[in-house]
Amino acid sequence: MEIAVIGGGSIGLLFSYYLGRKNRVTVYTRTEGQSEAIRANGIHLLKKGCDFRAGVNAAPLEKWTGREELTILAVKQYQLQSVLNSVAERMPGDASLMFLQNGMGHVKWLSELPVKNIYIGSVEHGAMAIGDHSVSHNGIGVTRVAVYKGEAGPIKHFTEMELVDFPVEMADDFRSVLIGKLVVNAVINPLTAAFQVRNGELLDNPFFYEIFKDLFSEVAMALRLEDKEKHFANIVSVCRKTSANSSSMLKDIEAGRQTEIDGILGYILEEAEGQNIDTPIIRTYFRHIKGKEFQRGASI
Ligand SMILES: NC(=O)C1=CN([C@@H]2O[C@H](COP(=O)(O)OP(=O)(O)OC[C@H]3O[C@@H](n4cnc5c(N)ncnc54)[C@H](OP(=O)(O)O)[C@@H]3O)[C@@H](O)[C@H]2O)C=CC1
Ligand SMILES: CC(C)(CO)C(=O)C(=O)O
Repeated sequence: MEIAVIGGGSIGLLFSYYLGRKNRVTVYTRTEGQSEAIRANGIHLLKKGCDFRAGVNAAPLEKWTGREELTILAVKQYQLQSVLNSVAERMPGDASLMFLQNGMGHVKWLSELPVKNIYIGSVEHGAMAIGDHSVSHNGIGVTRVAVYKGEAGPIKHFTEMELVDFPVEMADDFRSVLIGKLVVNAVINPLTAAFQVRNGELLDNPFFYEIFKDLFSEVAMALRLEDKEKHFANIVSVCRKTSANSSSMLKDIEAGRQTEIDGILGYILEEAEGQNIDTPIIRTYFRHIKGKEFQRGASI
């Protein structure tokens, strides 16, 4: 299968490495320099002390034409609009796009995209890009994919690939895929970024764990979660599996970049306000992260 991956960051390189083992993958990067490095070296995956390599193609985003059978968008949520704007004129009507972003903020834009197939994916791996063409696979998790619009055909292949350490599951309902992941990110990401700890420490430090539970209770109330125990067990399991990982929000804060807080706690705050539910813990951590972005001069 021919697959395009837009964005050569942590998740873009991780997906390109695994998919590149059984497919023809092209990574579309922001710079020609990164494309050259990927073409010359392939993608190196660092896992459990070993260094694995997969050969893939790469080109700057200006070269994307949408001719691949599937295009995976692996940029941050706040980078999506500008990527979509820059490829809008080249977007073939029969394109198949898969969105892997955390949070829910981008979902409202998808219905307006004039393409045949749109898929939503939620990623529970922990990954960190190291330089232009290497990525460290810090936590192995499941990728869940669901149809947002169109046919399931182009992503069926995904679930059938059976790549070691890269499990993919097909889900029926994209909303439950996104909500499941939103709940995970709403608890793990802001707390790890606020306390500046790796994911596992939220469970191992009994004081942080109390806050973890309190924040989850408010998130569950604001989103009116039906199966609270199942969601809670899932957050704990993701936290455990990615215990050595620094969450993407912590990495953003450390690098002085904008975070995805608006599409995560910002979205949940709006949901709560719409129902007149007071959520002081969510509000506090939302402001805490916005304050950190402000302090470090990230664009807000
Ligand atoms: N990292 C993780 O462990 C996890 C991440 N996620 C989610 O996956 C998504 C991607 O995150 P992640 O990979 O960590 O983010 P990164 O910041 O590591 O990667 C984003 C990549 O997109 C590239 N990019 C941005 N704008 C453009 C553009 N206009 N043209 C081409 N490339 C562009 C960036 O390039 P440049 O650096 O040159 O700007 C960067 O390489 C996020 O929504 C995140 O929440 C989900 C689960 C785990
Ligand atoms: C799964 C988890 C929590 C891994 O760190 C993540 O999605 C993130 O960091 O954004």
